[in-house]
Amino acid sequence: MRGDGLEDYNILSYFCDTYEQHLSKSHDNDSEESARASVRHRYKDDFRPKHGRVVRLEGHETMPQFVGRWFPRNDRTEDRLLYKLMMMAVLKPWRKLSDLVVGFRTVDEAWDVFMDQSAQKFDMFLENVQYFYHCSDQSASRQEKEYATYEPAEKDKQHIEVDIEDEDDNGVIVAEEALWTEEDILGAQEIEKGHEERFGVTAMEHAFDAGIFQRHYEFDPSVPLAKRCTALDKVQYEEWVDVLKDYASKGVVVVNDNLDDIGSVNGHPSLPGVEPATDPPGTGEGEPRLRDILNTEQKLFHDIVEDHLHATVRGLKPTQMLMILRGPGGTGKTVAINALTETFKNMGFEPQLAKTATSGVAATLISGRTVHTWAGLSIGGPRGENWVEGSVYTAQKRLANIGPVEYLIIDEVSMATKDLLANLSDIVTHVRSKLDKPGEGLYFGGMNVILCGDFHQFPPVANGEAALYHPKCTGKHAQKGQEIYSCFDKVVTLRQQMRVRDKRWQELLDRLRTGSCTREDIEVLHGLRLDIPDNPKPDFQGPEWSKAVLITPRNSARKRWNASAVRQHCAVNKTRLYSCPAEDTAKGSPLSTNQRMSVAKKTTKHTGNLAHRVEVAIGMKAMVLLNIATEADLANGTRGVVEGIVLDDREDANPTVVDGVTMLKYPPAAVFFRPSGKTNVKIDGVEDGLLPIIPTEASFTIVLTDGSRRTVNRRQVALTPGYAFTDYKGQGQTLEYVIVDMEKPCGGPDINPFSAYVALSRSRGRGTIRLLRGFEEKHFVTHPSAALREEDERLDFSTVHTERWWNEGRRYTM
Ligand SMILES: Nc1ncnc2c1ncn2[C@@H]1O[C@H](COP(=O)(O)OP(=O)(O)OP(=O)(O)O)[C@@H](O)[C@H]1O
Repeated sequence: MRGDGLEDYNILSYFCDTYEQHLSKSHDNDSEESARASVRHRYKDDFRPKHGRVVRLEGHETMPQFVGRWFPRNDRTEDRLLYKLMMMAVLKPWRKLSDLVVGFRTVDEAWDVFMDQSAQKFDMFLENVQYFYHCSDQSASRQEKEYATYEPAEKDKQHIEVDIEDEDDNGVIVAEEALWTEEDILGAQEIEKGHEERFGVTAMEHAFDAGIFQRHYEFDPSVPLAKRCTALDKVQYEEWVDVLKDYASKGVVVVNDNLDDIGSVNGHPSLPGVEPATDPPGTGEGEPRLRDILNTEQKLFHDIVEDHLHATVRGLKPTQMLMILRGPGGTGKTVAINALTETFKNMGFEPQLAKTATSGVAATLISGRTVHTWAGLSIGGPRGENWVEGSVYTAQKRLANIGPVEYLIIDEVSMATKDLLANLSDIVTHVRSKLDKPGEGLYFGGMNVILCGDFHQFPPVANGEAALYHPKCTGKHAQKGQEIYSCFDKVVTLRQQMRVRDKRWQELLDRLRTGSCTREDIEVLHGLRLDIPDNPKPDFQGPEWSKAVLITPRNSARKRWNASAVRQHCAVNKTRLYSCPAEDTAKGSPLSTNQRMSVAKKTTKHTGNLAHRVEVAIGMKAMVLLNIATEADLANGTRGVVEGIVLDDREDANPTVVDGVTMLKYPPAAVFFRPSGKTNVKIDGVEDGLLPIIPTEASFTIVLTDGSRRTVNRRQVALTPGYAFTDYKGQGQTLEYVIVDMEKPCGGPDINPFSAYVALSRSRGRGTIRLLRGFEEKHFVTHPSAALREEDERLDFSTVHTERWWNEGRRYTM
């Protein structure tokens, strides 16, 4: 179909160096105008007569993405023929596949001549095609590497033959539809950038070497299939979704999943291995209060806020409280917030307290919501001139969320930006002024605000300079945010470590915060590496370490780890593994193969955050990835266990099983999930403590090859196996047994001292943490930020000031 002018173009240059465009007559190359513009070529034989190919200008940076399996190796006799044919198919111009060898007796002869003429021109390409094999050979230095033993499956070979036969008389491939097999689509769904794939593959090699996983697991084929739902069940599931929405809008669903569970506002469990608070119990009547188990520093925070609340309740109109609660990871900030929540609840003032966080996971830990959801603020910042008022829907939502609130907590504030603070203040001020609340002229319209967190943990995503403490301000919102932040004059610092029980580990973490680790600290870390043969290895199949989770900077490692962990779980516990595809439709009909291929190439970010495929099994550890109910993201980031799976009623009675995995045709109708924390949700027909996860719906747009657009509606369960997390999702969590991956990624954002600190500070000590592989020592001996160093000094000073103020007997209630 390529026009005669592109006769010399091969597949690679055709797709990279030209693109399709609608051509008007004046676009012909012989017109005067076109002499100045890019060169255009009409298609051959009236193929899409109104369109043609435009040659990109020199120096463009369009890169090809090859869908499907890796090209064959060039260094194995058995692959050589296929390799030569494939390379010529990509690099040599042809119209019929037979052109590749026309005039030659053998493929070898054709290849030799081609290489004589073109080897230099394509040497980079040819080398890059083999780069994957170089890396995988080197990194694992083993013969049995998965890709090194890659044999084109019989299916692949047949597929190539079919393609050749699919040419019509003119040598044009008949129908693009026929080109994509199910396997191609699956391959496209899994495609990753080369460096991401290498990062994930090599991470797993270390896991296999360390005995964490086996390369292959055998599943018991006799495990019965989960039951299919009935049409009536489906109706009931829809009702459950409504019940959950109702809970969500009331602002309570899941209570946090801190392991010791003392953050729970619903109970007071024992505190194994934690030193009791030194202060005498508080004055709570009857039931012990969470406040009573707080340490002195946590109590100071709690009591200042409680005092302010008493003053408010008594109508004393105390001055606005703008406070910071800070402290290294594990000093009990989350627990202090939960104790405060209980106090508000006991006083009947829970609706006046809004608990928010900058991330979904952090919000779950305090049973709160993300600050963006609460304030009706889009992630990318305000849109349109009228953003403070917002649409009718947003205005109503803001009125309902912000209207009753007098105290606002924003947790994980290290990730908040100056812009966010300014915009939030404007929105809150606007809502309060509409309600005629006192506080005119004050930031946040006079609302009391508590910023909570640790600036040594993650700064704002992809923009560290946007952090509240950073002096650099881009734009007037940031300047205002900086001004607002400087008004936070009450500062409580938590220093007593509540998570880490190992003194030596704690010293290391303290030094890591300021990039002042010693040589001995670095040696301690090397001593924890799993890739050093002489280091002692824990028993990863034993009762303790089999619970370990991985923290890694990259999704490619997270996904592979989860896949192996789920397989291990299914093999050991003799349970069935289901691979659940998303259900995609356009205007109510299933997608065509081409449309499916377009969707397959999209990343989850562009498919409404719903994955192409989700693997689930009974007993599997899982994490909820989206809102269970759309109105609030209460459940985003909640960890738990899958306890039940009900298949869609349209599912086959005997679904296909590939490599032991049951390949479903639809997402399951319901997955029953038990959160690790407690849930106060009660749904008729659902066992107490379980939450039904019904496929979530999202829509997104795809652009088809002819340039037209389609809206795709997707249904999928918003779940992922919960055996590995990226480091951002790890922030705020206490993990009992943890394996940390700090290998330098070879593309995209690098590891930094913040991510190293967040990952290492999740564990309680050297006995319960291991490093998957090596790390760059510079992160341990470099201060994360000069601006943060200054901010620490300022906040230390404010802490002393606040303590003195309180100890001198100053009270809001006076
Ligand atoms: N007063 C306390 N008594 C006993 N255990 C506590 C106390 N405060 C906190 N803990 C325990 O210490 C661990 C860390 O607490 P928490 O998660 O609140 O710390 P954090 O400061 O929020 O940490 P991060 O900054 O990593 O989010 C948890 O396991 C928690 O249960």
